[in-house]
Amino acid sequence: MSTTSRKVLTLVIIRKGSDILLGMKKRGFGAGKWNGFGGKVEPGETILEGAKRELQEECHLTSDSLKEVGLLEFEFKNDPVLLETHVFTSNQFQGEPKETEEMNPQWFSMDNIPYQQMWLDDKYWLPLLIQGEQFKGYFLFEGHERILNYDLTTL
Ligand SMILES: Cc1cc(-c2ccco2)c2oc(N)nc2c1
Repeated sequence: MSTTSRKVLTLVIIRKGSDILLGMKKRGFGAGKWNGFGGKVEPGETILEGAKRELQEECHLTSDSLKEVGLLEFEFKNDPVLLETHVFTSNQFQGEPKETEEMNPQWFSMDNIPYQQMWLDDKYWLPLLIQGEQFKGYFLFEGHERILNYDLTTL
């Protein structure tokens, strides 16, 4: 019987008209991939507070209108930790995206999203976010470059 523990993560996708803001992860988990901004939720902060904090820390943007639009559960084969990832989005923000030690931010047109340099799950749920849907998904990875199975529903 595998004892699965959960780690709560956040993921923030900022939009501006027909563009979305992604960051190139420069080190650590997911390095070399474009992704939204996010990371671990710290003890004593809400998930929303954690999302806001990571956005500020990783690209110096502030948003007071982050809306949770998705819940993604990620597992890796033979790894007992389930990553419970809360996905937020907003098109209201203050500041200019700035490169940090963690992330190099860049605006992408929605019809030119670099899926080949992103986590393999993104091509399934990011189009739903862009269409304004809410979604819940589960992805079982084997390593970082293979999805063994997944399910994804719109809510
Ligand atoms: C396994 C996994 C983890 C993450 C993640 C979220 C926050 C930090 O890492 C992902 O982000 C995306 N887009 N796919 C992901 C798959």
